[in-house]
Amino acid sequence: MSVSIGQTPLIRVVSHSLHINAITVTSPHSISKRFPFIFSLHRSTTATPPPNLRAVRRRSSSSSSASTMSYDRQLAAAKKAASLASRLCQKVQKALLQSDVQSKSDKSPVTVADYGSQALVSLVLGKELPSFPFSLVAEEDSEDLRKEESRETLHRITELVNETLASDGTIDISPLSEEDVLKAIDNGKSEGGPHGQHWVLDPIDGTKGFVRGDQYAIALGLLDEGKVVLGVLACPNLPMASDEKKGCLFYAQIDAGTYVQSLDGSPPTKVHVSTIENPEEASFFESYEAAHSLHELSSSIAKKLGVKAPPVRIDSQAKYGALSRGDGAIYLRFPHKGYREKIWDHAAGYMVVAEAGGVVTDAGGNPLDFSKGRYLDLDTGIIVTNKKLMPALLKAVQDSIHERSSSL
Ligand SMILES: Nc1ncnc2c1ncn2[C@@H]1O[C@H](COP(=O)(O)O)[C@@H](OP(=O)(O)O)[C@H]1O
Ligand SMILES: [Mg+2]
Ligand SMILES: [Mg+2]
Ligand SMILES: [Mg+2]
Repeated sequence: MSVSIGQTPLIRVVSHSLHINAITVTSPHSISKRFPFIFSLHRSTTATPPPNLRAVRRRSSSSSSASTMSYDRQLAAAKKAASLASRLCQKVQKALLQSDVQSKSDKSPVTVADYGSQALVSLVLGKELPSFPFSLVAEEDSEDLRKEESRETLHRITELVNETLASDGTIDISPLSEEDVLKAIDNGKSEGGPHGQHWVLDPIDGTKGFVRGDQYAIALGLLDEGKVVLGVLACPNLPMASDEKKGCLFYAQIDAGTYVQSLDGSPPTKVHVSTIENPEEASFFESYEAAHSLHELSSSIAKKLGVKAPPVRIDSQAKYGALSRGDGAIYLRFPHKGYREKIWDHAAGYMVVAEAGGVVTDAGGNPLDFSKGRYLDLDTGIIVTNKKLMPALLKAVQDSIHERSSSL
């Protein structure tokens, strides 16, 4: 079966589940209610974009007196970098060849687009912010790419990066060599930490979704003295709610709200998380990949809360973006035992949701601490919702975890 809007088939039924541009749910029930971001106007208000040079509060963990500081210049550079990277990724996803997929030592798929995106973001930030100290904590490194068997891949990545820069035309970098690209990728080796400013980059979050042709995100955050102060999420396959056009750019700066605009540059719209207070009306997001999050635990939490809708499974931090504009009310993430979450999988998404009025904590109700280096130190999992629903959600999470551990 397929359902179309215009020429674009949006839904196809795949083995008893609905598959909507990467979103799989378990039963064909009230599609328009469950996917407001595709089928109807979302709950956001149009607003003027934040003025340039607006002073925002900067919270410093090392000083009790808060100073005022704007991150407008970093935000503009981050938006430009993420938009360009998403152009590169879209090109690769369209023509994704099996040879573009490599296996890193941890066996996760990594594509030419992951490397190309990281190189581009690193180069664009450096070029746009020459007077700022540069430190980047990013997922990929060049070790595998420097091997003899990766010669062709490196050539392809260098070509893609050069083509993307040339297509933009505003960044004055003469054609880059393969070594320039390797160096740009390795600029992401910073350890982050509680002092100074550090960019935090996931060049493609949701690589598995990307390879499947589904959702993914380019996620870029900025830490200042251990706190996230801005976040940009480019989600090339997520439809803009109002007109079903695909390609969203979410961005947020501390104390300045969250905005979304289309990746091709529509005026920004201010967004807010869902105001639902009754869990029966809430829907929840979780990873598409069962290996990334315990689906049975989410389902027991949802049952306890009285959530009626089945889970919306979607790859990447597009979940945080969708939540920030009220597409769903809850995001549950419970990695299998022993998995350590990385800061680049959450920094940008956290900021986008927090500035849209949402709350992000670990399963113990503690705020996420991005100051500890490349990893997050967590109690069990990550939960996200609005302020009204959080107390009931936290109780359901803790009860379910307790029941699960006593039954193991
Ligand atoms: N076993 C595991 N448990 C939890 N998360 C995992 C995991 N293996 C990989 N991941 C992380 O899950 C991210 C994708 O999240 P999601 O499931 O929300 O799409 C991956 O990001 P990358 O795709 O950037 O590697 C990866 O960092
Ligand atoms: Mg990865
Ligand atoms: Mg990731
Ligand atoms: Mg990644």
